[in-house]
Amino acid sequence: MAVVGASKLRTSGGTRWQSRGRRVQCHASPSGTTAESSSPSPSPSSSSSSARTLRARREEVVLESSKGKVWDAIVVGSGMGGLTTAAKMVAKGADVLVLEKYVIPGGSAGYYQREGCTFDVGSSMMFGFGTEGTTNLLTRALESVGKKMETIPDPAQIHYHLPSSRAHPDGLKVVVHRRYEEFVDELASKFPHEREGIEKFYGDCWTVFDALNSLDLKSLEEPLYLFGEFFKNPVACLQLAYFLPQNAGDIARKYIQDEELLSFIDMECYCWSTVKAAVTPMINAGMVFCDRHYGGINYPRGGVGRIPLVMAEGIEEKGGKVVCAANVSRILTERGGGGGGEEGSKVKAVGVELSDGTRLRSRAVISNATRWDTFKQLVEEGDVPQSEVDFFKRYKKSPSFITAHIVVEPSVVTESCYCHNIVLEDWAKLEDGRGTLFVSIPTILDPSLAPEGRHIVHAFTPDWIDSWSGLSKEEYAEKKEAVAREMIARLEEAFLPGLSEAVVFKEVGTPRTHMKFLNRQDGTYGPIPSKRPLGLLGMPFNRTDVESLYCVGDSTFPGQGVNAVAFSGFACAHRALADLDLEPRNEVMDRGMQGLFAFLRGLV
Ligand SMILES: NC(=O)c1ccc[n+]([C@@H]2O[C@H](COP(=O)([O-])OP(=O)(O)OC[C@H]3O[C@@H](n4cnc5c(N)ncnc54)[C@H](O)[C@@H]3O)[C@@H](O)[C@H]2O)c1
Ligand SMILES: CC(C)=CCC/C(C)=C/C=C/C(C)=C/C=C/C(C)=C/C=C/C=C(C)/C=C/C=C(C)/C=C/C=C(\C)CCC=C(C)C
Repeated sequence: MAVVGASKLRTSGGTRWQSRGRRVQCHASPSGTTAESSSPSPSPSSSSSSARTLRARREEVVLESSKGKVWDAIVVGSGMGGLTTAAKMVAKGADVLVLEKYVIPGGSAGYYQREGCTFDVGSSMMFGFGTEGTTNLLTRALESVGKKMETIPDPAQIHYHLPSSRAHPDGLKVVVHRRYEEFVDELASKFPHEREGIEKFYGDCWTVFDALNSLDLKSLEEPLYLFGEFFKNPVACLQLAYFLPQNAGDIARKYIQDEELLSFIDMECYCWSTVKAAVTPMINAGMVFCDRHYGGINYPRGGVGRIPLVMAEGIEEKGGKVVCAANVSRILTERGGGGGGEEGSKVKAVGVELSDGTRLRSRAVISNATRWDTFKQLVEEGDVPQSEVDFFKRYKKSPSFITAHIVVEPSVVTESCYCHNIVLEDWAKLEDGRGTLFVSIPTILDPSLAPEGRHIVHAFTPDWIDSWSGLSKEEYAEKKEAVAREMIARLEEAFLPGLSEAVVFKEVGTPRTHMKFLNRQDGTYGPIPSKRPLGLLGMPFNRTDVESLYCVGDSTFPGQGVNAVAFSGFACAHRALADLDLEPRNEVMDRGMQGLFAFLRGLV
């Protein structure tokens, strides 16, 4: 894997990455092996030596292609969706090339360094890192390429600091403890008249989770697997089929009457789905509301950004290639891929073109870019299938985020602080731009992220790109400053008194920053339904109507979230491997299944 600011070292222990003049982090993994990886500063201003490393790496790939190499699969983008796909595919012997536009892998799960601190670009809240069951998808994806990471258990998922009401004059404060019973007791102590409703709603979430956690999670659009799972575990499959078209809000309203508690459930959903409970698929709610207690929230030692680094290392050790600073400008297609007759005019993806004009060929192309970037940028307009036009009607872009990475003196973070916090002062503003404030203090879990005597406070709040467009340089800088001041003031009021005095460094990112560095149109966090959806029924799986072109990541089933995109990676790898004849398949059943799914999506 090539990254700017890093050079490859051969050591007796294998290959490791060392950043130029920066510390190399070395972590003992629980397995007793030593996983070493660097934390290079992902600054696009590369030195000539790192630029040389990148050029050499790319030239190696280009040379192979010029000799007629056809990869089994080219993955466009190295977010957690793309990397998980690549990891599962190389583990089955496929020849996979991952091309990443940015200078390090990871996308939203990336990192950057300043002032001796390692900052998570996105959220620091990691699901899917447990040790048991089948839903610990990050653990399992790493395992498939022979990797294991040390993680730090978080005693709670979130500390909510919510609006005051007559019943809760000092504000509704709820801690989502790691132990389920402790959380239910805490919530029921705030709403004693609703204990039964609380237990029933979260009880249904457990039904979903237990069903998911009993399946071998793979592609739902591969019929041999799907029927196999139905045969092995009919009850779990029927339970999932029952909840698949449902939303969390409808289930909550069946059991709960108290409007303040229903607002709390809205916030429970909004803070990871960016929509209220009425529009949040019940399957995803079941996954999130139970994995936090079952596997727990676990922070990877060294930062979230180490996950993609370690996974990319594993992919390469299994024979794949991960090339950074490789911007795919076009997905190459040919007509007639269907093999004559009516099918003969079908469009087929055959490779990609990089922004310097280099063409690379593959049997499958897997796009980890958002659907907006894939079908409005990378695929020629005339090749865009009707099913994608329909997707753009069913789903719209969620807002992006304003983020402030703040380094503070330690006094401000007291013993009673939790890592993850949500702040809201007025229920009516829950979904507004700059309404809900998300706060992570990852140094509570892993002090090694900052120099001794410092904490990192990462505050972020949703906002739209429009409110950051058309500003002069000065206006943009002033607006960033003003918004950061406002966030700090809210945090001081909510749970970090004295914060403004304790700031030693801060860096503010806007939707424009996210658009630029994450390469996501308008910096969007992911797709959200345009109208009330039928649960997950409208969310497309990984195959597209362009033959041999797949999508993976949060524009595919089951949507946003790091273990959601990890699932989409498991599913995408399985479907693509079957199409490449590296997993079992049945052509006739495949066709029937595609028809059924197209019909079901037509209902939404
Ligand atoms: N803590 C968390 O829960 C957490 C943290 C990070 C991410 N996430 C989730 O991950 C989801 C996003 O993951 P994802 O895998 O779908 O996508 P992603 O946006 O994270 O990664 C996509 C990658 O593709 C690259 N890319 C885009 N266009 C490209 C092109 N033309 N050429 C080469 N590379 C290109 C981008 O640079 C990016 O690295 C989000 O919904 C978010 O919920 C969650
Ligand atoms: C096909 C038919 C008709 C029937 C089949 C039935 C069947 C077998 C169905 C199976 C369904 C399956 C397998 C579904 C799988 C679903 C999965 C794996 C869903 C996973 C969802 C995970 C989610 C949504 C995770 C989200 C996590 C997020 C977004 C975390 C980020 C959090 C933040 C950004 C908040 C940060 C907060 C603070 C406070 C700082």
